[in-house]
Amino acid sequence: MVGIIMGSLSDRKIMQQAADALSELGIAFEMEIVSAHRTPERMLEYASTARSRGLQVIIAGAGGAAHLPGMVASLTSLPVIGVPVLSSNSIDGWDSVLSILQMPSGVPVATVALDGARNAGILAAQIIGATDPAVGKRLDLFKEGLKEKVAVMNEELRNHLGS
Ligand SMILES: Nc1c(C(=O)O)ncn1[C@@H]1O[C@H](COP(=O)(O)O)[C@@H](O)[C@H]1O
Repeated sequence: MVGIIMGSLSDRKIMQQAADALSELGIAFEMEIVSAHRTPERMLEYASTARSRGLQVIIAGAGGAAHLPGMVASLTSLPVIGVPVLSSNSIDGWDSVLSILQMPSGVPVATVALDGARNAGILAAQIIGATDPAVGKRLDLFKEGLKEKVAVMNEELRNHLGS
């Protein structure tokens, strides 16, 4: 249902967080290494067959000169979420962010924060949940969980201030 791709195995630790979020929300995904620079033919094949293979959203993570998300977005009309990765060849992360963020008009990539793969997974679920009531319900429960966590934090803060 969701395709997670990344430019290198070195992105895996970050991109796993997107997979974990999708697993928590009960959404199927596939994970693969595809690089615009190193495997351009593979990228073309992946993006141009994504819809016919049943994918609904693509999450693409890359670092440095991060052209993968934008190039994939140019090849498919599926929504693409870009994850800028702070990689070993990245100067300070801004290169990855700006490579993904500053897309030309007509070819959007929904860019999350630097290393923000978890949010990419949640956003992919929200895109699917817009039309899938079962996923929407799981997301509502997830949001309730966030509120409960803040309530617990406030409880801890009060205990700390009181002691
Ligand atoms: N930005 C891209 C693309 C691409 O955009 O096609 N392919 C690989 N990379 C990135 O290069 C970084 C270093 O990769 P290596 O660790 O393999 O040298 C990774 O963060 C990868 O996403």
